[in-house]
Amino acid sequence: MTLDRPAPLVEVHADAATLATAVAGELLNRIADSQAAGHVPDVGLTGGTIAEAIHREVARLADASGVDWGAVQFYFGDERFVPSDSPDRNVGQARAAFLDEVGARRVHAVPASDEVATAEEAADAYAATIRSTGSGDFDVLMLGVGPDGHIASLFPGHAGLDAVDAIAIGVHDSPKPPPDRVSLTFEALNRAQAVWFLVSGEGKADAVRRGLAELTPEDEAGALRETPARGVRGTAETVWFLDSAAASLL
Ligand SMILES: O=C(O)[C@H](O)[C@@H](O)[C@H](O)[C@H](O)COP(=O)(O)O
Repeated sequence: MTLDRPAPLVEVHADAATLATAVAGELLNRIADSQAAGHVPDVGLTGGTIAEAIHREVARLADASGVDWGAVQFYFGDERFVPSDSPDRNVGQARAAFLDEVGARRVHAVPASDEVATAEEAADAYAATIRSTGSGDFDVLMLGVGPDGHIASLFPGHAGLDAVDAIAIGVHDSPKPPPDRVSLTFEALNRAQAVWFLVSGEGKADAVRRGLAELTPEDEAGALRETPARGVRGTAETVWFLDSAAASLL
């Protein structure tokens, strides 16, 4: 499903701090350029450690960016199905790191476990939000990558990898706590125009190696079950933003 798309590009930075600054700057430029062309860009955010560092850099660089924070929409590639005030919520972390500070007004959160009864209900409601508020073709979709090659909440060997005809799904027994989550599906993730993988640290080097290994039609199905990051490419662009430690096996 992604072999006919532009091949992934790789951009390596010395360390996590310079990686975060570079991605934050590129994101602000993309948003500003999209707005200058008269669009309201849709941006997909991710949870995770390097994403947090990037978010804080966005806040630091925002004033000089010229971005109109009322004319950009934010979504999440996945979310933890926990109470809305839980520190585990990706939206809460993103709000604290930059969304509230810059005054982002169009933030589309996945319903929390104190708002709907099940992760499946949250997934259905979130899918309806995506359909009603945006194109679903994210201008930029950022994805952290786990040491096992997971992206969003699509984990190796899990049933969610096989979801079809769905924008978002409920995920249970996640190997990364908390266990209950909501995730966009491969179908939804692959509608993005630009997919940016954000990867930092030695512990991710093997996942990066596997994620960037040559995709052949024969192994596409099997390979992405083992390393879900292999299953996502942007329609126009895919970039692996790495620090040197994460790139050390390339
Ligand atoms: O909700 C989540 O947990 C994230 O969306 C998840 O996909 C994360 O991006 C990766 O696990 C990388 O996380 P780290 O950068 O903290 O390793």
